[in-house]
Amino acid sequence: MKLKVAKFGGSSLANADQFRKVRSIVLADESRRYVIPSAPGKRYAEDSKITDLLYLCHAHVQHAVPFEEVFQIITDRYLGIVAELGLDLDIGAELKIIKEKIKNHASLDYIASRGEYLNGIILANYLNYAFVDAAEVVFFKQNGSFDAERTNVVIAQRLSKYPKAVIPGFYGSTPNGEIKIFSRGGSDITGAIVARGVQADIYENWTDVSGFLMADPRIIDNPKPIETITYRELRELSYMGASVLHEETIFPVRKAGIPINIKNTNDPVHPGTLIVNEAKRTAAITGIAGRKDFTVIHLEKNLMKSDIGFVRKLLTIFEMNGVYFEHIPSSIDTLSIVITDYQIENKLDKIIREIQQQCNPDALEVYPNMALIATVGQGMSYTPGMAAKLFTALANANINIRMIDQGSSEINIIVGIETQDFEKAVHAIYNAFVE
Ligand SMILES: Nc1ncnc2c1ncn2[C@@H]1O[C@H](COP(=O)(O)OP(=O)(O)O)[C@@H](O)[C@H]1O
Ligand SMILES: N[C@@H](CC(=O)OP(=O)(O)O)C(=O)O
Repeated sequence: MKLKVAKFGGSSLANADQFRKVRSIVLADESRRYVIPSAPGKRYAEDSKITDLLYLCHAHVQHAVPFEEVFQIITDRYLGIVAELGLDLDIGAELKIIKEKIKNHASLDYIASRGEYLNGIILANYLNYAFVDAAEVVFFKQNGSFDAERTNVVIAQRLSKYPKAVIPGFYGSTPNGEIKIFSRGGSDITGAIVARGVQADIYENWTDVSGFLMADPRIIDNPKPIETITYRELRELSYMGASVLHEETIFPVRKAGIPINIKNTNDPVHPGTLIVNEAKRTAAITGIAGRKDFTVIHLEKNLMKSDIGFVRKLLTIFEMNGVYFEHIPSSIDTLSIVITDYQIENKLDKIIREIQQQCNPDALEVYPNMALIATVGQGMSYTPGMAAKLFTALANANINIRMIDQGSSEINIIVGIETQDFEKAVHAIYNAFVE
């Protein structure tokens, strides 16, 4: 029999009705033996995610502001779900313990992780599966990095004792027993880690869209779904802002050769998107994704290539200021460094001064408020005319391109444009390549 690991996102577990859909999906297939829930997400656009409310509780306590009102919203949502599902489960007792810990200044990671913890207990009870606390099977090292090998061994051992189990997403523990979370959206990573640990045949990632779409549905109306995509293409798209899957999700499953299937909890018969190691190359693009809030520092220096050590000096400045960069497109005498805005807040002036002093460029310009858009497809590099089509589409839409980066992976072309042109640019590219 096949073995499937199924992760359900916050949108799939936002209320009792969504829990009912999840139950019928899980019970419809005997092989869905390990289930990873997120915390309840938004029920409607203006609603709050439980995880956001938990962060808010922590912030209130930090600022010595009463947090009880926010915690009551959380309590009511969980009690409501349990009551509506008719479960014989005292989730109130768990909530009381958590409230006490928040009052006593529990860590942010502990507080944020409780959304998944509580949802895991409820879902396990509802499915009649065992509950395995992620703190006992997902491990971080003392320096905060994820301990992949220890986790893999323990998951294989522990879960072999349970034919069917629910393991909450998003968190694990450190060697001294403290709770630690992944970055936001990290339940996807837990699902991938469990899939690798139990050597699943497939990792199903259940969400509220019918798979990966060719563009963000909040920008393009009804974008076409992607049937098959390679891990590499997906990594480029999710890194660039296609937020369906956390960008780190693919590492554990790719290593183990386990395909990921993105599926829609609200339309379970739709095949969704299959993410695999290799796919047929076509001349079509696979998808478009982008992110806002970048700053580009553009440098010019004649005979840059013969100034041995120029790039090293430049990158050392960023390293010494604790800033990492996203891209460094370059040509013979020019080089741009792309950085996320939040990283250089309050550091930009100092960095610029140091570059002027230590690298002595002929020209230096800073472009704030930049957005990057990646057009991704395995055929990007070998199909003639792809770049021309992209640039023509942007030119026709009157969009100024500030930066171009084809990257060494050659499966995408990234353009830097002004943030205010972002949505217009996504439309222009989508219309040129897809419509
Ligand atoms: N290219 C894309 N394809 C599909 N969804 C996308 C894309 N880019 C952004 N999204 C957004 O990602 C959302 C799903 O991710 P997420 O909110 O993390 O779901 P979940 O609650 O299931 O974890 C979709 O509702 C959609 O708005
Ligand atoms: N609940 C966490 C982790 C997560 O993965 O959630 P979701 O599956 O709803 O994106 C968050 O909001 O970040």
